[in-house]
Amino acid sequence: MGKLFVADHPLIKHKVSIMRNKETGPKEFRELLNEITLLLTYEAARGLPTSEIDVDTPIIRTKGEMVDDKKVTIVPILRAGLGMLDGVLSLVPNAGVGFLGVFRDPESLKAVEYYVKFPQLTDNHQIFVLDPMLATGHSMNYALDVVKSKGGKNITVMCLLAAPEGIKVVQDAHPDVDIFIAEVDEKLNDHAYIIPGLGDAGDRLYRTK
Ligand SMILES: O=P(O)(O)OC[C@H]1O[C@H](OP(=O)(O)OP(=O)(O)O)[C@H](O)[C@@H]1O
Ligand SMILES: O=c1cc[nH]c(=O)[nH]1
Ligand SMILES: [Mg+2]
Repeated sequence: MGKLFVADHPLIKHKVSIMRNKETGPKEFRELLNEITLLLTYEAARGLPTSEIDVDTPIIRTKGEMVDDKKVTIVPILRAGLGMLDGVLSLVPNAGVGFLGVFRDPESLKAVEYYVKFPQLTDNHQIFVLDPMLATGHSMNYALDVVKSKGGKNITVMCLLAAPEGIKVVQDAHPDVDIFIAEVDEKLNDHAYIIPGLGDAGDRLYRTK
């Protein structure tokens, strides 16, 4: 089974509490999502491979380690995943980005694809799939199927909030994938919204409601 990491950190709880507040507008919501993504990336990137290099300090030659960020691919699930893209890119700036447009059909709760544009993936790529909300898990499972169909192998999911039901659905379908979450919420409501949650992340980022 892949790793399941829940940040459960006071700084993240503080920021998530402001994001949950329905009075928080898109500017602050975006800024907080970016800040939390930076903190989560610090943990999610812990397993990135490094290669040794020689470094000449002003005093002596020593060994250093470098991440080959060209072997990292970030996959934000549109739209809401875009709110996490800059946070990851600011720490792995030469990563490739694969865009996947998927929305959740409100009746069937199935994922509906509308856009795919990926760079070439190879076996040794490290892939980070981003979506702030993991509710039923259908959108994430769809995204993971797409990433794997393009050859993706070492995959880490990064989410802000998740429902326990959604985590299980993803773990059952993709037991090889690591999952990093800022906070796990209580449950889903009758419309499959995360409770307590923060509403529709895409709408809150882009003021579409
Ligand atoms: O786990 P699930 O039940 O599939 O729900 C989660 C999905 O729902 C939201 O996207 P939405 O369909 O609202 O699209 P948007 O990002 O364009 O708002 C969210 O960003 C996830 O992609
Ligand atoms: O609570 C939820 C569930 C799905 N998508 C969201 O944006 N929020
Ligand atoms: Mg939405």
